[in-house]
Amino acid sequence: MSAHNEVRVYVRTRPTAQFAQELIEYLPDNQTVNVRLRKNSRKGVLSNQMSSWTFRLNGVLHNVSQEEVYQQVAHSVVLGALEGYNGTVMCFGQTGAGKTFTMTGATESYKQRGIIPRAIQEVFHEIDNRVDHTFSVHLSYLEIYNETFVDLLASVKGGQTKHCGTLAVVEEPEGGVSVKGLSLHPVHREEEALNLLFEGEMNKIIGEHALNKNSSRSHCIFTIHVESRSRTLSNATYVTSKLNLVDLAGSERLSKTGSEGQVQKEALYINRSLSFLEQAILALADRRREHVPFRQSKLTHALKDSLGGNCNTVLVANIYGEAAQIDETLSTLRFAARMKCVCTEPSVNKHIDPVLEVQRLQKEIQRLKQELSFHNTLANRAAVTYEDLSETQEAVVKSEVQRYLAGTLDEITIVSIRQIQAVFAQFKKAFQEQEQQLKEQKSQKCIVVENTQSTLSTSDAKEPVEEVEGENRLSVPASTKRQSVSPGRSKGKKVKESSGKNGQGSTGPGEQLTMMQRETEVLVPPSVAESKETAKDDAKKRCNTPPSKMEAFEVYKSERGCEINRILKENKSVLKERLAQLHNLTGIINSIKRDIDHMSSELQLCREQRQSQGQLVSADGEPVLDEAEVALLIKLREAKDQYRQNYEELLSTKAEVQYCRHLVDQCRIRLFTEFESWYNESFLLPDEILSILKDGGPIRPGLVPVDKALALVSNTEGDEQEHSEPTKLLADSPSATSFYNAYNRTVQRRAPHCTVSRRSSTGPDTNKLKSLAAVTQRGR
Ligand SMILES: Nc1ncnc2c1ncn2[C@@H]1O[C@H](COP(=O)(O)OP(=O)(O)OP(=O)(O)O)[C@@H](O)[C@H]1O
Repeated sequence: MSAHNEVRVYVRTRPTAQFAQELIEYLPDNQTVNVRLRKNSRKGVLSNQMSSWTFRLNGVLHNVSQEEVYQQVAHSVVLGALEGYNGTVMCFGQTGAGKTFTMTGATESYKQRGIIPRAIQEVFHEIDNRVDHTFSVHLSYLEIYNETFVDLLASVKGGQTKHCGTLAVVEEPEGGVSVKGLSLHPVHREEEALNLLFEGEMNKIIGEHALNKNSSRSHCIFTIHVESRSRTLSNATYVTSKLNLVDLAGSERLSKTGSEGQVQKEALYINRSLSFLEQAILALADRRREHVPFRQSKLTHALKDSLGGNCNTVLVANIYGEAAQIDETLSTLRFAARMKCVCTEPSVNKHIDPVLEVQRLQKEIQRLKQELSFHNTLANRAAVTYEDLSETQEAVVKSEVQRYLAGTLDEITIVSIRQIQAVFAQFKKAFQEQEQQLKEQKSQKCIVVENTQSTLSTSDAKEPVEEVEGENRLSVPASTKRQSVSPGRSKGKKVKESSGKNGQGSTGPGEQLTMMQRETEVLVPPSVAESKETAKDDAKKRCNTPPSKMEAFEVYKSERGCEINRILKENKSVLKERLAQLHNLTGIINSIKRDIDHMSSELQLCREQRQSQGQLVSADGEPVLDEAEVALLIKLREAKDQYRQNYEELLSTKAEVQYCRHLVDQCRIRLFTEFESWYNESFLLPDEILSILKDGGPIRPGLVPVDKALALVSNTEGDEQEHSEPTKLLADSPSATSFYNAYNRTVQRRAPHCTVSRRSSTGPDTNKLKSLAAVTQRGR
């Protein structure tokens, strides 16, 4: 099928003994029709002048069998539908001209069956022949009667309806149209489909008039919906198509049909909708027209994608070739000629099955990952992984970002895209937390300023402390926050102050904090001898199926990591103590502040009373205060002193809390990192790799990530191979060394368990490569 198609148009004549040969002439090319008409004959004026018209169509079907009509008109469209092209075959013409005969044929005679039953037969015949595809076929049968949609198969059980409610045309996202609420019936055999066709025929509305005893009073669209998938190709694409077989109602001259009542009303609807169809065809045929009035009638709207879409469209113009019908014949041929100018753009309706597409993409990702690993290995970046970060790695990234923001880390080393993403995520989180904190501080400051203005005199006003975020966190206004010193620098002084204040002597929290810091700094990696001993013990634990990380972590905390775990616990308990202290101080400060507020308002009251009673002034011009007022002023000053002292202590405690948090975080990261390495060493790394991590070597057992350790072994083996049997391995192409090395390493990294068994093999290197390839295949 070409990409740009003109609508194919055929003319078919209803057989008659009075065929008007003098008016209608079919040329021998079987494509040209000449029509001659005496001028003014319509007005009853006699004239010898003739008007003539020539119509060139795709074919003339005069005195031809139903089979020939099918072959010429519909055969290629039906085959196209099985390939995924939409197709439309439509019969147009005056009433009684043989449209229904062409489309459905005589339902009682097999030989006289029309296009629809023949199309059904061909569809199932082709399906049986095309064994490399699976097909599913559904049928629908729509009638448009007096501008109303009717489902001719609504009474048949087993239909599927996507939407309930009244039938209506809906525009599909891809540009096509469908009728919402129309039932679709799955069919598996020709017979099933014919049953439905005949059932629909029974439901059609038929009327009688002078020109046709069984005149269709409606437009009918019989649609075969086909879906096809390849059995041989396992790709996710499949094709669908719609084959619309349309039997239009015939145009009628009421004077000729003599219709009355209901039949007359129907004729008016029919003529109106056919005139809209003509308008749509006129617009479609005129390439300069941008707008085509499809929505003017139900018929044009329902046929939108059949007339001007991606469809193979064929029109059969049925004419009744008697002289009395020459006007209708002429107008039918004019319509046909216009229709021939309409172009469609047939294209296959390809779709992608989402489930299969996801599977295909997953395979593609896997393949790309393998390729990436090759390249990384070639570029000496074997340690880079593309898996999701583990919890420990996430924790490390978090700590790095925090240290970077605090200024204690100069750079964050970039390792992989995932790590970059994790770093950005942490920055975002930190930013959002800061923003939230600032907002809260701002709102609190506003409240505090209001309170302060009403209770304290401006000169003595001190920014108060408000409790936020539960009991363990304090928020101080931005101006005072700046005064807090970084934990590292302030710890000595603050520890002293805090121990003195709490009267805890030499074993006070200040000293505890110093001890704790010392212990953290002492956390150096264990000696090589120690590691060797513990590695031996740990090796005993190695078994075929490693325990879950949760279980292993519990064991680790009680054995190998008990020391760091103990320090972590101590740090946590000191942190808890400091938080409690902070909470206590906040309570005290807030209570003093309430007292200050209360005394300030009392003072204000005294002043107002004094002024209302007449102000007493001393010789120096100073106002004279009464006793109660003086006592209040003294108390207020004491309270403010107390406030300041506690506030300073609070700042110092807050700094300690921050420092304790920092230590707890450090211990926790250390514990996780040590555990991760211990786990790898104890359960994942094979014995031969552990033996490479020898005493005195640069690599300490227990802190080597599993992928690095495996790469290390493969390097060693690679060296051996290169020195012992280089020509054997790469006799054909010595320049492929890097490639094979990279390949080996990649396979080893992708399938570490298989690598272990491969290494114990003593077979020749070529066999090793083969077994590696097999491993890769299985991995896929
Ligand atoms: N090619 C033909 N060979 C034999 N009989 C025909 C042919 N064309 C039409 N007829 C007969 O003419 C009569 C009218 O045909 P048909 O009902 O198909 O017309 P129609 O165009 O569908 O009319 P309407 O628009 O009123 O429904 C029928 O009895 C039909 O059998």
